[in-house]
Amino acid sequence: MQTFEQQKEFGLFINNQNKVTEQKLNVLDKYSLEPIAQVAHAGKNDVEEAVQGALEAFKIPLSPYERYQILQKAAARLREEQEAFANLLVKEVGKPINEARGEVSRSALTLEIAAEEGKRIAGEGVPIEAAPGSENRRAYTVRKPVGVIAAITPFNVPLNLVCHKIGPALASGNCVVLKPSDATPLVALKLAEIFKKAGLPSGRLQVLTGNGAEIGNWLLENNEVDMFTFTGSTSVGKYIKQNAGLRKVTLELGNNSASIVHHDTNIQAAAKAVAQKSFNNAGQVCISVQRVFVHQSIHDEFVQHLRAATESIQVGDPGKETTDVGPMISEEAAQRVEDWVEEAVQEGAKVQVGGRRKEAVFYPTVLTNVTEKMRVSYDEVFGPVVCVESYTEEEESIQKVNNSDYGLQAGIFTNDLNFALQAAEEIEVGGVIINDTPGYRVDHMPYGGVKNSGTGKEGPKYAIEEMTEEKLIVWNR
Ligand SMILES: NC(=O)C1=CN([C@@H]2O[C@H](COP(=O)(O)OP(=O)(O)OC[C@H]3O[C@@H](n4cnc5c(N)ncnc54)[C@H](O)[C@@H]3O)[C@@H](O)[C@H]2O)C=CC1
Ligand SMILES: O=C(O)[C@H](O)CS(=O)(=O)O
Repeated sequence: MQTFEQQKEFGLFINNQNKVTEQKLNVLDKYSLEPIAQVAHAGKNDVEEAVQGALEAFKIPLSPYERYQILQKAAARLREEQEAFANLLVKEVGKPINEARGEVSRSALTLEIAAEEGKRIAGEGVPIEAAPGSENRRAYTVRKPVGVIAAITPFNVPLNLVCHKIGPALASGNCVVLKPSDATPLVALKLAEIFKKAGLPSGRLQVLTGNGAEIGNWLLENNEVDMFTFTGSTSVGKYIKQNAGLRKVTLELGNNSASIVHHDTNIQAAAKAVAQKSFNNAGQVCISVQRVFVHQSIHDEFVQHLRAATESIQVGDPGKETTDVGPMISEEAAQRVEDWVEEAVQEGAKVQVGGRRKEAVFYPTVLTNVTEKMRVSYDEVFGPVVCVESYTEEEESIQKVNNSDYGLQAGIFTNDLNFALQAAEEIEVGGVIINDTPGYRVDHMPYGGVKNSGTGKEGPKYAIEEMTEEKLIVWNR
């Protein structure tokens, strides 16, 4: 029996079986750019078979405690196989090995949190008897799973962001048809095998690999799909929302995360934190620090510390323990970032460090003299680039942060409690991080944005609320 790592060809995961297809998709090692495996390319019939299998599975009861046990077993197996999963992330994403181990560890925690939250799903008592004429009635609500959930996920955190959808969906009694990114399908298929070994009944989790737009449309056309949960670009998210009809949709979309650095903070510590969260995962994180607004009195000192922190970053082979930043997801993605940086320089921006590319590697880049009219500032770079601008007044810094079509998370470094709480109140985002960067996230917190950053919240407790319907029951005694 071949191990997963020895396999070179993978089928669709439908009804706990592997189904090969004639058409196949190459999966590349993102550093060597060599093919490492082939996955199936789902057709319309495969999508229909997967949805039908999920629908049939949904009709077979699976108790909350059984769901809890399966999720806990899956989390435990994930921890046992941490190194194998981490090595797969190194190859599929180009994620440095230490960062990859961190993603596997967080993924197991996400499943464990979902398992626990699955035991706490409840409605509430409704004091309907308080209404005149309803003295003899009693009422309460219950939360019911929506049914078949289509989950579509991005390439950058392809294990934990899948767990953030599968975990709460299964915990709340739903069935999931997962479409992972066509750039990083293997880790999702490996996770599906973990769930099968953990005893997840056939059809509760289906994994379809192949072309996102094709599979997405076939899922949107299928009326047996009850909900869409999407993490990815704003453009695709808008398309899904526009075509989902009256079905539930949660969208975790793009961002151009901002950080305010005030004159009363520890400048070197802030610069180190900004460097870490501007360049981890090669900046391919939607809460990656992209815009930094520094008080004009400390601008030059901050830039000096940020340069030093950036220059100490080890760039190269993601398989090496010493590497901090590896390649981007593709040479095309790195080329795009290079073009945007060159455009900014032509418009007056100054490269303090970085600004160069080697194949799919784009070197961590700090830009100054940036304005909000430059694409590297107003659009989502989704790459290892951070833009520094200065401000004079506190209100001005808040206005600069809010001058964005996005609104996922923002950060502010200051010891001034009034300014911190004013910023927390006035910045238009889903989450404000005081004395750290917007890149802060732990897996049980509510996570989701406003404006073009999406709708709905993730974090197992909050995702479960999105993935269930509250039903009122009134009893006329
Ligand atoms: N808010 C959040 O939590 C996160 C947001 N993102 C966002 O994701 C983007 C980067 O990830 P990508 O994978 O490049 O995003 P993407 O939007 O290109 O693809 C995301 C997923 O959608 C699929 N897809 C593509 N076209 C589709 C269509 N027409 N219908 C249905 N599905 C389709 C893809 O195959 C993939 O599985 C960035 O914009 C980033 O901000 C990434 C991670 C987390
Ligand atoms: O937003 C993302 O890209 C990820 O959700 C950030 S994290 O979950 O990897 O912290």
